[in-house]
Amino acid sequence: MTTEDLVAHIHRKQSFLCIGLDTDLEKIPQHLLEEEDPIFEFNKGIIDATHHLCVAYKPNIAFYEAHGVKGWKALEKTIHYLNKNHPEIFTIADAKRGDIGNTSTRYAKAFFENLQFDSITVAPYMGKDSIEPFLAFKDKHTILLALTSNQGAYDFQTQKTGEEELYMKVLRTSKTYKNAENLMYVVGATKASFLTGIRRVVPNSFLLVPGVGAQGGSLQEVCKYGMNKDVGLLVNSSRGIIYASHTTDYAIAAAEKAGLIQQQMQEVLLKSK
Ligand SMILES: O=C(O)c1cc(=O)[nH]c(=O)n1[C@@H]1O[C@H](COP(=O)(O)O)[C@@H](O)[C@H]1O
Repeated sequence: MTTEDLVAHIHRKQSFLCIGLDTDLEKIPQHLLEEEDPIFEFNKGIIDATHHLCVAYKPNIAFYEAHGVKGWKALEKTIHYLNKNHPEIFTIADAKRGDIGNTSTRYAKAFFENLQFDSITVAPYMGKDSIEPFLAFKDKHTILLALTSNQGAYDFQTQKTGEEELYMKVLRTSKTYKNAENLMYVVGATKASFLTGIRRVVPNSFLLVPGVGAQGGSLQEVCKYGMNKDVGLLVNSSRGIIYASHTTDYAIAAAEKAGLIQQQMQEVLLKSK
């Protein structure tokens, strides 16, 4: 998917919501456990009820890999279901990959070619030759971890390396990579006050912003400091939406939660006109 298609979709739906499919067998409604593929059935229910309110879905791969072959099959069915029924929706494989170039190419093929995701999250720690293999894929997007939402972000990411913090160095250096136009960045919603500085370095890039909802980040602050002329934000909530109810009405409850966030996003978009 091109960035232009994503921006047009955001304006059409008046939403820049990404719903995280962090599907946990210990949290999904009991009645689904009787199905042959409970993870897929849960995801299908969420997608059917919420697709008109969001522009992206982000399955976190850990929740699928944890179940071995069964989990991987559920992931495959989920991405096929999305691509077949909602091809306009941006899909993110939250895999946090990155390795020596030869290996990164295989990761890229696994998620971009085999599974046909539009994007993947990648850890920047191994540098240029671990990231450029992902960037080589046309109309696919590599979402680099810049400043993450968790407490451990302060261990390394905000430490100074020379003149600037490590996360700033990640942003600035990655802009020089081949096919850098295919980069997006992760910035946690819990770090919204850093967004002004981040926007100085990457004014035009899309930011994936997880951490509203269960982690307590503020949508209003993220929009205030992080929005750019193309909106430039994909704000993710996982548990806050998909586990709004633990019974048979889980999909309706998820749609209600997603609807509330979409309304807030619409208000922000109208005000920014
Ligand atoms: O890359 C991510 O998506 C990510 C980066 C980050 O800094 N913080 C973060 O929470 N995430 C992911 O975003 C999702 C957040 O889930 P909730 O806290 O339930 O909304 C999880 O899948 C996390 O792995």
